[in-house]
Amino acid sequence: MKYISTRGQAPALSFEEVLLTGMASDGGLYVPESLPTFSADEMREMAALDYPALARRIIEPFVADSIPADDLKTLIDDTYAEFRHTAVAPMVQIGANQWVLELFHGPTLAFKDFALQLLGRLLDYVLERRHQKVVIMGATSGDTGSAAIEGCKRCNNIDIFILHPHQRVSEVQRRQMTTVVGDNIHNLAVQGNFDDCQAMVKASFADKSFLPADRSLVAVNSINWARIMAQIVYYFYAGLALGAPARPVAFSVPTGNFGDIFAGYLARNMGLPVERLIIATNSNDVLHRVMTTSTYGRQPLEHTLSPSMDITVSSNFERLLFDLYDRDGAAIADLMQRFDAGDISFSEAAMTRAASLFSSHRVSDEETCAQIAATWQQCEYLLDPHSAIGVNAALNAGLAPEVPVITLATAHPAKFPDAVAKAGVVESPNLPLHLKDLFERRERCEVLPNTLADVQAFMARNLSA
Ligand SMILES: Cc1ncc(COP(=O)(O)O)c(C=O)c1O
Ligand SMILES: N[C@@H](CCOP(=O)(O)O)C(=O)O
Repeated sequence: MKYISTRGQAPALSFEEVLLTGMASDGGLYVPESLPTFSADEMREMAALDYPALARRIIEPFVADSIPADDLKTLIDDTYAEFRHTAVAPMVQIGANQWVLELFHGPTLAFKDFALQLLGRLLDYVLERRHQKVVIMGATSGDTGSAAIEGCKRCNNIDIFILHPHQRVSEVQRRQMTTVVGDNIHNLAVQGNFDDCQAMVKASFADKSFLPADRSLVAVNSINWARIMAQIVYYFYAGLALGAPARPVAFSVPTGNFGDIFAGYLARNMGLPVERLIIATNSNDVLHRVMTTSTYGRQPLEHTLSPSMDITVSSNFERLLFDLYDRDGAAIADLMQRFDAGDISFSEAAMTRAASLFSSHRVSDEETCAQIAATWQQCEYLLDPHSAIGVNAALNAGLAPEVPVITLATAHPAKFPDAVAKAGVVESPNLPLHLKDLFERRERCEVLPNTLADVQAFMARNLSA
């Protein structure tokens, strides 16, 4: 399997090379040259597999040139054995044909664990084999950071630097990052917002001269293809459990960087019958605006009760655009260059194609709180604010009643106790046992000005020998 850039100019890479990079050298993102597909017969057989076995079946074709099947099995089995639910991604019914796919049973209580606990193991495996040390740089609005740190904390060949917006992640999220002990783990609280942090990561990939020549820079954000790959699995897992391939299903996905929902789009292209993918946004609604106005533009970032989705530049949307524009790298390079300068509009053909699968819904903070309260009252099921946005969008999608709608529950409510309290839900969410003493653990974090020079200088100063 070869991986190609969405902007058409960077060299094609193997899985191992793609894993060890971030953005392509032409500024684009890597995608598989072609996708493996599964027939209805194959999917019927896959429906009987447990989560790790299904993950092996789906991931193997993407990595076969770089990782022998036996080693992949060990890496995947070890990853999902760490989850706190034997189903790994259990589903709960919360209404007539309304389902919640719980993606928060990993060690850091968010869907990011599905990819990042595997990514850490994949990196460790490949770096040991290559006798290579790398620098990881990631931006987080709260969840990627702790999952990446957790996933990489055992890796000897890694220095990890995670940038989060100072005072703009929840206290639980911050402590999950800053209390992990390790000289190679660095938390940088940047005096800006998530977009600023993400822009610094992208700028660092474009010019790596701040690092010594022998240290590669690796991404843990969803610009890294391996993140998307691992997330495809749970779409199949949920869809097959609810009757696919015989019965099409729909997914509602709380969306920020468009990585999670893009994995659903790929699952559909690999054969899973997906009736609809619902883009659920908070008031940072750039993607909802794309779907309703055909225009993609920058807008000021708003701080909401769903801070992990406070994102206005949605990295992986470029991967979808690449397909919508018939994989024409030059057209994408031109669009993205114009996006850097201002609003861009998409062709009617591209938007018609997008609208045939995607719809969108924007959910305000008030509606988020009302949804948490309503779901609690109806079935005593406690949603976190991000998942509540997904459920609200699912209920407003206007789908035929016979289509099961699966909302991705992307985080555990205990990560966001303030939002839950605001919703007026009396029950206060408890942290799972392994995090019971989180508030007594010592924190380590560096507050830095919102400038690339300060961040890169800190990183250069703090690299291990
Ligand atoms: C809890 C939670 N829900 C939803 C999202 C949105 O996911 P994505 O960025 O892949 O669209 C994120 C992070 O971005 C998140 O942390
Ligand atoms: N919501 C994320 C933001 C980063 O997105 P990613 O999926 O590209 O890593 C977070 O919680 O950090």
